Amino acid sequence: MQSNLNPNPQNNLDSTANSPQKIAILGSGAWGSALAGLARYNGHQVQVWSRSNHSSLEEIIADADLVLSAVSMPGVCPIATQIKETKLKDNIPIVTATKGLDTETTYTPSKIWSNCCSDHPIVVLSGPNLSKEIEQGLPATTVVACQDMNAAKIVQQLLSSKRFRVYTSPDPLGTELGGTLKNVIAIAAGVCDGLHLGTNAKSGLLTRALTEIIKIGTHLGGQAETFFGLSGLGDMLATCNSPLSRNYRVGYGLAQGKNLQQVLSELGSTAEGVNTTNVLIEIARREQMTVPISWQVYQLLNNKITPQEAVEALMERDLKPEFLEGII
Ligand SMILES: NC(=O)c1ccc[n+]([C@@H]2O[C@H](COP(=O)([O-])OP(=O)(O)OC[C@H]3O[C@@H](n4cnc5c(N)ncnc54)[C@H](O)[C@@H]3O)[C@@H](O)[C@H]2O)c1
Ligand SMILES: O=P(O)(O)OC[C@H](O)CO
Repeated sequence: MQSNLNPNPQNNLDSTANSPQKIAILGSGAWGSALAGLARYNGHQVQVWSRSNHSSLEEIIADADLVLSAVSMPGVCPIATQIKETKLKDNIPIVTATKGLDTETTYTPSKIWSNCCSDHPIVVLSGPNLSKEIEQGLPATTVVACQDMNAAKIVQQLLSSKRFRVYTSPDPLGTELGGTLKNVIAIAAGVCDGLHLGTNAKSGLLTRALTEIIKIGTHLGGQAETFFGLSGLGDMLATCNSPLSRNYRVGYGLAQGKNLQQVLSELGSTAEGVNTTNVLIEIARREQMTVPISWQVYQLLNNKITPQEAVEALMERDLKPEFLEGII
């Protein structure tokens, strides 16, 4: 499954490091548009597809050297299924940049893409990447992860620039789960700040949340060290500390006494953490895992408790050692 692109060109980070390629970006929302900007900055020929534009998906991907999907979770399964029936160039990498879980199957986006396009390497792109900062040209880092390291290196070379430093990883599942699960925690962090609980509380919340993410993420097959990297801790710090994060704003709004519908309609954009929380609790029930912070977020989103009651519930849990054997 070798791609024709060279994974090891000279390590030159100006925008001519790689010969221009044709890149098809699926999704013209905040993230698709920011990624299109990064690809154009590197001189690539970029075509963006969205369900509302006039070109067909087939036309846009037909001669692409790379397909990069940045649609929100509800779009992944229908689009991957459509692409399954479409002719792509042989062996080109498909990059998935969605951070969510499928409601029907509980699958991650990369699993859906792998099931539909098994002849292509599936590369996960995830990291601390608030799109508004990237649109402003501020420096950012990310991870591209694939079991086929050749494919990860190709994507690294295509997208790296002076403003976007791309690392490779051999752990696509861990990379993807870090970016997905932190959205649940970002809602909790927004609640914490919205209630003005202070820096001690926020530090405690994020540290315990990392343990919770590692517990679930490794149980589902991710590698522990991945969750300490950019796509895990790195993305959690970005998302849990920035009002640019939509998930953080959901929690902040709930803490101000707004209801979920009101918060989401004011947001007018995707907050994957809401759906991810519901799917995560389904997974936790199935796997018989305790996920205390995510459980409180679930109760809050489903209108079972108030933000204050969620805090009390977490503070009054049974006392125990910080680290239980076998978790980290
Ligand atoms: N915005 C960011 O800062 C950012 C950064 C990294 C990752 N992400 C992730 O990228 C994904 C997209 O986020 P966004 O910020 O671009 O959201 P957005 O709401 O701005 O855009 C969502 C895009 O998905 C498309 N879409 C949704 N459902 C679809 C369907 N059924 N069929 C076809 N297309 C569909 C929409 O048309 C739109 O183009 C999310 O999973 C998000 O977590 C976002
Ligand atoms: O706006 P959010 O909360 O979807 O966060 C965006 C990115 O995931 C940050 O890396």
